[in-house]
Amino acid sequence: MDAQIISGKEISEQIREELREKVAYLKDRGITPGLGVVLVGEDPASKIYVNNKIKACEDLGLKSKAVILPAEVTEDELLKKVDELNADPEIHAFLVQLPLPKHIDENKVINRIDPHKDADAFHPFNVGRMLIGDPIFMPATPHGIQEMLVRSGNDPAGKHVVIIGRSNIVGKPVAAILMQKGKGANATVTVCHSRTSNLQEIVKTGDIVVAAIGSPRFITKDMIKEGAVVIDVGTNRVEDATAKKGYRLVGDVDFENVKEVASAITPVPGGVGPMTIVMLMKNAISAAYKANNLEM
Ligand SMILES: NC(=O)C1=CN([C@@H]2O[C@H](COP(=O)(O)OP(=O)(O)OC[C@H]3O[C@@H](n4cnc5c(N)ncnc54)[C@H](OP(=O)(O)O)[C@@H]3O)[C@@H](O)[C@H]2O)C=CC1
Ligand SMILES: Nc1nc(=O)c2c([nH]1)NC[C@@H]1CN(c3ccc(C(=O)N[C@@H](CCC(=O)O)C(=O)O)cc3)C=[N+]21
Ligand SMILES: [Mg+2]
Repeated sequence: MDAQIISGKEISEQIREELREKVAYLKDRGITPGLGVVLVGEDPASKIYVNNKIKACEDLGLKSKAVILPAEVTEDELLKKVDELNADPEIHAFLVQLPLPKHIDENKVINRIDPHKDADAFHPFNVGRMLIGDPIFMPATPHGIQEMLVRSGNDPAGKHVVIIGRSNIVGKPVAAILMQKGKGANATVTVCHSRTSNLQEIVKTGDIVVAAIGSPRFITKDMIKEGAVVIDVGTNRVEDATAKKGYRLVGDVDFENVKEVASAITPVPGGVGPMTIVMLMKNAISAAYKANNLEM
């Protein structure tokens, strides 16, 4: 039997409707939440994500400010932009799109963001708050994954979650969030990476498998336990002459075959991506509440 398709598109729209009420409450008080997005360089995929974020802001009635800088921008110039956004009263939260060009130290930039305006929750202060289970902001992609699991009826409590990938923006925070003592968590977590021995065997023990590798169709049917829930974070562009744009977006999971053994699976596109965007909106709105001493 084919798996339940967990639609990030539908779940994110449901969350968007909940957020509309939160925005209306602020607007009644004369407050418009503002999100800033800094993009360095011309990476076409990054541009699409940034545009998606700006469209979501427009849809929800948030003010958005895109700061587009050339790839040659110096680290100092970028840090100055961060300082400006930190000081801008109309911008309640912002993010700097990663990756940055090689001549810029990403950690230095992230460290410069005011932790109370840190829409991504990438600042070490927020990483620490998240890890101890007392977050100000939650990182958007991992939080979106948690919401998808819970809202699709696949609560991770007591389940063995196998994560493939240990990046600071996906793998590690997914592990930290799902192992937490608390609602929507309480999972037993294993994290695999490029140095993992017996990766196939470990993945096969997962009740929930989260793929965050960046390698098209890396997770195949033979690696998945019958009835497992599969979350595909990967967004890989692969050439496809038959597609309008000349490429197609594919996940880290071999969707067509894995759906035959999984009990539930997320598609790409329309899975984790839209969840990331809506959780980012949630952080911007929540920052506007906090900046005005309001309870969200
Ligand atoms: N939908 C969304 O909202 C988002 C999607 N993404 C997508 O998710 C994917 C992962 O992103 P990100 O975490 O930033 O990527 P990174 O490249 O930072 O991390 C990839 C991880 O996968 C591991 N890995 C790579 N190759 C293998 C392998 N052959 N076997 C086992 N592990 C391997 C790496 O191991 P090691 O640490 O040893 O190098 C690393 O930990 C990408 O496709 C990205 O585009 C990312 C963010 C948001
Ligand atoms: N500081 C920072 N914060 C991020 O959150 C961040 C980042 N840097 N760098 C890159 C990754 C990637 N990411 C995605 C966001 C939306 C979609 C998304 O909307 N995807 C759509 C399709 C988009 C398309 O058509 O290409 C979908 O999956 O349905 C995907 C990926 C955020 N990231
Ligand atoms: Mg760099």
